[in-house]
Amino acid sequence: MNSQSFSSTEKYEATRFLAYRFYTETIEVSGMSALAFFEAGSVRYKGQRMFWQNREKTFTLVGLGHAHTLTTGNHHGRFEEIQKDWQSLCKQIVNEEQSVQPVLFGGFSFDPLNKQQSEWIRFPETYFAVPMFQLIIKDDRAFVSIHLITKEEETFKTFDAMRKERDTMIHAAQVSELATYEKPVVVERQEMKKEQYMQSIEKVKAIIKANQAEKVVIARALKLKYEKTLSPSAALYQVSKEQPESFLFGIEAEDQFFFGATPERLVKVENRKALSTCLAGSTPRGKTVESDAQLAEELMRDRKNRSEHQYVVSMISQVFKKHCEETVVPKTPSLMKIRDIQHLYTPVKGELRLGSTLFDLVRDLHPTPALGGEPKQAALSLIRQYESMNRGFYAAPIGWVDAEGNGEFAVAIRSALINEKEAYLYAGGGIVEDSTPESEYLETWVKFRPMLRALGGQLRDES
Ligand SMILES: C=C(O[C@@H]1C=C(C(=O)O)C=C[C@H]1O)C(=O)O
Ligand SMILES: [Mg+2]
Repeated sequence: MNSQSFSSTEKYEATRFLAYRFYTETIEVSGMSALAFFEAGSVRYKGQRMFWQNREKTFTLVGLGHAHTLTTGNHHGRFEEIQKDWQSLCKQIVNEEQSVQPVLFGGFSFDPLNKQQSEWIRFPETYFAVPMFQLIIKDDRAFVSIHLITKEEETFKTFDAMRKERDTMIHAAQVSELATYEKPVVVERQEMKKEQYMQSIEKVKAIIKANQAEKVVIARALKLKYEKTLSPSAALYQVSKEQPESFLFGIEAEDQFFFGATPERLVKVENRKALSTCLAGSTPRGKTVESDAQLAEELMRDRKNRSEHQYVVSMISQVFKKHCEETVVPKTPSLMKIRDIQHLYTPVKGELRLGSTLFDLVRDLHPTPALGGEPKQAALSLIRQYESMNRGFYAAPIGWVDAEGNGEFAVAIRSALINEKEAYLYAGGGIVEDSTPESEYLETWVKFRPMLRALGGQLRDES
């Protein structure tokens, strides 16, 4: 492309990282616990760590330190901006012949137009970082990479110091006994604005009945208080033990830590194959095999849950048809059964069209009607108006992308924000014409369970 074909902002984007050099170096290491590596970074890199494990447990990523952070100035075009910045940064990679590639990890807030003051004080509306030290465990092989992104010419000394530090952290992760953690003791539990939440469901239902929207997802928060500051490693340890069938993620922003165990994939791209998950419609697990099957059967036949689900399938299918060839969508949903809950589930697949990217899919999919509603813009403004909180990164896209544009984003539900001696837990549900506040309220309790269990705040009658 010659320079005349750039608009002025594009010209800026294209040259933005020209002065930088992006050095990478990867070594293969013998097996180690990802959590132990995360913990090994707690002294020097607290506040700049990240953790990711896919649902299938075939890909684990830990990042310690920030080699470079990317944020966006303005929410218009924030997805494009991150994509362009990442592409131009990758053009500066000096030594490309590496066994694993550097990744960019992070996420986008749910709704940058929600201006309510909130607990999300450390999280900007877009927050991505290239880790300084990156552990990737893939197909049972572990690789540690060093990333240095700098304008300095003299990098030899820095790199040497980083190698020493890498070896120290690898050593610590390999030889230290695997830590076990006690569950933290909750001293207070507070349901945030419960009455407003119940009322907002009635209001939204009335709006749906008046045909001004079809589906709107309404959420609420729980706040837990502790005597001691909560530990991110302990929180990740609990979810990794207790939520085997979910994406596990954690991201530090200074002294705040957002983490979760979500079953919901927003989108994955691997070698131009794209995959998304329609997940909406819920019922608890039964206490016996029979009651579990009974609940599943009822869920499959339930008109209200099927309609909640169908909005998601239609929207995701449309977005896929725009960006993919050969989109495949099963005609009827199946079930996704996880520890506490069962959902209606429809996987959507396609082949990315030439010119379309992972970030195009993230931008057009987020939020799907599983977390936003239908129509999208109307639902977003109703959420802004009636939901009495700011979701921050709850229900937002969190994930990673590599230098070739492969990557995966999950929908950050079943999640909590740790803020020193407090934790905020979030859960919501899809409101359609025949929803009731009481049953939605109960559904949120089921969705809180994974985080309640991890953070030691379960209810009396729950395991
Ligand atoms: C909103 C949440 O979950 C979403 C809402 C669902 C529903 O209403 O049935 C099901 C799965 C998720 O897409 C949440 O977990 O907080
Ligand atoms: Mg629901």
